[in-house]
Amino acid sequence: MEPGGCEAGPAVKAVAAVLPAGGSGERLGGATPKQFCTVQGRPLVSYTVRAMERVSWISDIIVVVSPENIETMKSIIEKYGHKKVTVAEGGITRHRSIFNGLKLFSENEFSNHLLQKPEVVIIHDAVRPFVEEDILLKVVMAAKEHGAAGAIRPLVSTVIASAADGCLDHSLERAKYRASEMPQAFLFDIIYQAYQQCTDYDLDYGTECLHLALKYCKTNAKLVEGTADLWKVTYKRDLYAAESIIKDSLSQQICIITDVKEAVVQVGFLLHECLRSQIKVEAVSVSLSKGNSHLQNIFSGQCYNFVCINDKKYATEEIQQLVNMLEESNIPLLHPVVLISAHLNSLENTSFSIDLEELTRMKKFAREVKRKNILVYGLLVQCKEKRSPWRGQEQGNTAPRLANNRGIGT
Ligand SMILES: Nc1ccn([C@@H]2O[C@H](COP(=O)(O)OP(=O)(O)OP(=O)(O)O)[C@@H](O)[C@H]2O)c(=O)n1
Ligand SMILES: O=P(O)(O)OC[C@@H](O)[C@@H](O)[C@@H](O)CO
Repeated sequence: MEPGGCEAGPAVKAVAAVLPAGGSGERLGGATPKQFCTVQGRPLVSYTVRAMERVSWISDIIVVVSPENIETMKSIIEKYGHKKVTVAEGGITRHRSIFNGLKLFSENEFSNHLLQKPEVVIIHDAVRPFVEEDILLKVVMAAKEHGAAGAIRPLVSTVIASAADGCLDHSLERAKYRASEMPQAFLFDIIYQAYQQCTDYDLDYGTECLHLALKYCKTNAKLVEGTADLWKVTYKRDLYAAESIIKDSLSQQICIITDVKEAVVQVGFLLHECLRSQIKVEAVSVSLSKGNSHLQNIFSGQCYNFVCINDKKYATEEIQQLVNMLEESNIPLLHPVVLISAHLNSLENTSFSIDLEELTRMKKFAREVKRKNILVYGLLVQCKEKRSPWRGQEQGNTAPRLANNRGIGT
């Protein structure tokens, strides 16, 4: 799908992203460059790549890393199953790295169009992992119209200039200025020409791509208000902040595993209400997991909470299968994995006593697996509807209410 290919805004033929990741992370300290520091067991750069590859209309992602980290980056791509990613060799400065990334799209005696040249190219620091499709679409559409665009944020501190003697010379009126953040986007030809023309001084000391577009292509970038989480991981504290945001996000991901298809929407509603009261999850994002992709969710650190929904009599089979898969996979469980078996009962097909036996069995099973950092809960959803509770809203049915849910945990 092309961005803006829907009703809003102009469509853009092809969009690619260049993620500069070739720095040494001096300000963060430590031997490992910050883009390769792990957060919840996963390299920071992998979160940014994932944020980009989730956007369907970004066709190619170029990650630019220093020569000594090329193999590391390739193994990260393989381990986390990243798609659409090409690794480029970085330069001694950020601008030189970005320029090297752009060269992969330009025809020359070596590459002769290795990759399709995009109409618009996004440039986004690999150490800014919290980037959403919304801001990416905004800067791409603005770049299509203006030639260049970049995310901005209000200044937190006032900007001052010091005199030669180290004393205050003057300060800027903070309200008139903004911090330049990422993502930025450019018509490819504009930013590529700017890099081709810029001086070594620009390449070695510049920090602003928007400035190059203005200076060499007379292009005034459109400035787009960005969200607070576009910040760049620069210091150690930023890594700790990233870790807590990622943990928080993981705790809110719920993967529903069910073959009771038409149930998902309604059960998602039910569980959202139920879970909010039971485990205080503010925003629940529900995704449907098919086949063995549950493991991939855990392995790629995308989800650690699973709800197995079924309306069969014996609920534990599915949970036991998932636990067995986890045990056989030897995946290091960095978080507790929460498995909720939601057992749906309409009044006709079974008496409450059978379910209690089932839940007692579940409880015993739950105690056994808790030692492996796997928390198993049983949820009994007694549906009051006489008819199949799974007919959609369009037939005038409201989602079946939780008549009597028993969250029986470990
Ligand atoms: N030669 C360089 C320098 C920086 N970057 C990338 O540009 C982004 C933003 O730069 P910065 O935060 O300055 O990263 P570092 O240069 O690594 O940090 P420091 O200045 O603390 O060394 C980072 O993703 C970094 O990896 C790059 O691709 N090539
Ligand atoms: O200056 P640094 O090398 O720390 O990081 C690059 C930042 O300057 C840059 O990402 C934004 O200011 C937007 O241009």
